[in-house]
Amino acid sequence: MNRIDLKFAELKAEGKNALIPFITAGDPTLDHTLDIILELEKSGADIVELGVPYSDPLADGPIIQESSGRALRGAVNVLDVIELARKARSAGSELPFILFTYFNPLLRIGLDRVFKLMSENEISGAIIPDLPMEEDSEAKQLAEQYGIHLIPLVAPTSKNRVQQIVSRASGFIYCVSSLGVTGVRSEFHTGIDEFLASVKAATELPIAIGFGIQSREQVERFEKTCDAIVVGSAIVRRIGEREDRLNDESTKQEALSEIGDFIRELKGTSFQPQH
Ligand SMILES: O=P(O)(O)OC[C@@H](O)[C@@H](O)c1c[nH]c2ccccc12
Repeated sequence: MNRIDLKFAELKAEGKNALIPFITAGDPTLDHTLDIILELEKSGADIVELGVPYSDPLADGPIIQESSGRALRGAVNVLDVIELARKARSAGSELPFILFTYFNPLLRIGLDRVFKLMSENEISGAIIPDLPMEEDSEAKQLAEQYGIHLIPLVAPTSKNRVQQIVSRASGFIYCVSSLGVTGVRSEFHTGIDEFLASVKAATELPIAIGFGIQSREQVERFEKTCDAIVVGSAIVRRIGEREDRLNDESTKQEALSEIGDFIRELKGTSFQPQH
């Protein structure tokens, strides 16, 4: 059982869904990301996807591409993000972390070395969007060896591959809500509910949905059929909009609190009556 399994078991017992923010590590700097991680946790995030910035984020829309550009000013790499997870743990974070990275940066370091480092620094999962099931046997074997969940993505177009993908998965299944790249949307793939029902029927694992989710209303739309909701671009946009205020000590905390407010809004806890 790693932190992801424990978190889902805990939430299931409470009849709650997981909110999984995605943020780009190093946007605007690694120190800021540490502060943002702690603010996300304080505000109700259940699991956090830490994105390794990449020069060619082919699955990402403009918001995350710009975020990667900001982070790459500081030349942030996979090892920095693994170190960041360790720092967050040392700062008292209990969050399960998922390393979100394209495949090349892992190959450059060496798969065995990077999975070992992830395990040693208590990263519980990895999402590698450009590593299809047909090519993931070495990564899968290493992930299992080091107790890391290699979380697969399934899309409405995955149709007849869903059974194969979920039968070898662990952790949870990441269902993308629509085709194309990441980024806020007002509508989702037609037939998304049937797709989610088909994935749910094919696995005992929790299922998460992501792509385009930006409001409490959209979270509520999926809470009944999914165990977890992933929100990336809507959070990343808010971070980018607050870069100057995050960089100024006199306004940093206020900017962080506003990001926390958005998490509470997504969780539907922002209107808790004042005790
Ligand atoms: O940004 P969105 O539309 O909220 O979607 C989540 C997404 O950011 C995150 O899970 C992610 C970032 N980059 C990706 C590439 C492929 C799949 C998923 C992702």
